[in-house]
Amino acid sequence: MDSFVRIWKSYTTHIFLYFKSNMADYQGYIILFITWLVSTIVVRAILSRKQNKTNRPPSPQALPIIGHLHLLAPIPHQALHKLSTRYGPIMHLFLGSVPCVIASTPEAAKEFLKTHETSFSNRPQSSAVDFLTYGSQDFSFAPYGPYWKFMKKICMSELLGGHTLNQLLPVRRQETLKFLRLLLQKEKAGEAIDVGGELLRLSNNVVSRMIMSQTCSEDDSEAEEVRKLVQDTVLLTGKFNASDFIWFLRNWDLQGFRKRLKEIRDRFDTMMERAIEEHQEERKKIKEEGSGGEGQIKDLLDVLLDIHEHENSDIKLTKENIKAFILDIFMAGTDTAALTTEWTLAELINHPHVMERARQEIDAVIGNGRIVEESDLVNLPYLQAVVKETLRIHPTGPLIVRESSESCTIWGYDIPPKTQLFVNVWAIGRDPNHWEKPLEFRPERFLGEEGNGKGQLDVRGQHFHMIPFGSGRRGCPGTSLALQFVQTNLAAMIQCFEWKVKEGNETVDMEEKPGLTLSRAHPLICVPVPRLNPFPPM
Ligand code: HEM
Repeated sequence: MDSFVRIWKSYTTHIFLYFKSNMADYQGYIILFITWLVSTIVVRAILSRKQNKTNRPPSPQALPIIGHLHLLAPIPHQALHKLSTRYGPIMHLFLGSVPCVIASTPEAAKEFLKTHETSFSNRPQSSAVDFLTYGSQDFSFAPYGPYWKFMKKICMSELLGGHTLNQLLPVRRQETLKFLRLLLQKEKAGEAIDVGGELLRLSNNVVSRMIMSQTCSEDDSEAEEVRKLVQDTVLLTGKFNASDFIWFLRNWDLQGFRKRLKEIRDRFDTMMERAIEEHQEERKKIKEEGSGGEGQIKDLLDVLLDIHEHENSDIKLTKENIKAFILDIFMAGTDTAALTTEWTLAELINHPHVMERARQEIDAVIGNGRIVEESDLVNLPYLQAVVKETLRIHPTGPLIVRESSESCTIWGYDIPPKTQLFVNVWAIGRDPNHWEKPLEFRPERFLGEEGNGKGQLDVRGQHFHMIPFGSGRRGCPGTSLALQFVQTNLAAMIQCFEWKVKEGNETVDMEEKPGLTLSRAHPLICVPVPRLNPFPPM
């Protein structure tokens, strides 16, 4: 078999060389191309027949070249859910030439993410992410190993751990108040607001200030620039790129991705260079004054620059590592939290009795003399249940994506190394074997009032019935920040305003659109009507 593959490879190389030197001979080119394609398909079919002798999970019939790609339209997590009802909780697919395994129930997810966690602690690379992160120099896509562990430690001790989150509470509070003020202004001007757009602005400002102090949010044009960058990046990385899946297109860029990626990375690079320069100037000033910067809270960029400049650091951080890490946090942390808040408000508008109960709880605990704060959240169990119910039905990371680093056997099925894993979080939250009337929005199911054992269910990856933040060592490090952000801002929005949708519409539609994160197909446009003025005259 090996010598057969060697001969075919040399044949392929010769055809390409011939093609290169005879570009003008189109007819010859077409004949040669078809010969090459057919021979290649035959060789791959022979090889895959050999591979099929291993015990792979059930799989639908694949097409040549594209495998099962055509079955994922229009929205991959929905299409995979439908397929799993036919082929079972563990399925095998080929996306183009890439082998994949799909886990669609809590039991299957636990097998991959807990029992076989060590084999599935890597993430697959894509050409877009590789390019944007300066050749995969980031954290979210770094293979599990010493570099990832080092960055995870920094992430938890300097950005997303309890101590830093407490220190940065005033930043989040200021941004929430700024957001509420903006809602009031819009209402006074008689303007409707795009709820998702404004929430994205808010989450972006919070994350920018945590990472780089004021740098990105000081003036509106800079904040706008970061927001646009995050949006463009999420959009482009969520698009299907044929060269990631169709092996003979690997080095071709038929969809013109590279140009757009380069434009985004150049914009990001300019912004980061400017931020680094400003930070370095400030650090120099502090050194010269000899004040040591006492009393100042370091932002993440300062911490990363400390490590970059430290001669004896365990791991040497390059400037590219720093930039790529910051891009990761923007990408993972801003869109997801804003979208979750938007989906929750949409559900509340469609379920007025739930909105009323949440509001009564807030009024009873906080009264109408002040605005709800993060420290009130422990006393708002119904509000917490409302957010959990949203994360169950609308998980903003609908598919957890990992890759196997070694071969393993799960439920008797052979999973080879370099197999992509998709855990369908969206399907798990709607599994009728675990959730009574799964499509109904009923926060009460999390209050222990129904005797269903879901009262104590937490969302941090211990209970596989609901894993909106993933699970295990590669689970989401931003869970605490995300929950604080969503719950506090949602509570303030329903404490201070009634939410009216366009005249004539009592409800809002809940259609999804395709993408890396779970977005609404139609923006949520509302008029906020004040019910409590959060800024009474002094
Ligand atoms: C509601 C909001 C959020 C949701 C639903 C969410 C969900 C997720 C999910 C499903 C994963 C993959 C987990 C896995 O593979 O097991 C993840 C990873 C990650 N999230 Fe979040 N996330 C949210 C907010 C945040 C925030 C606010 C940040 C930071 C500011 C953040 C930073 C990250 C990072 C850095 C990773 C990659 C971790 C790694 O590869 O080790 N996320 N998130």
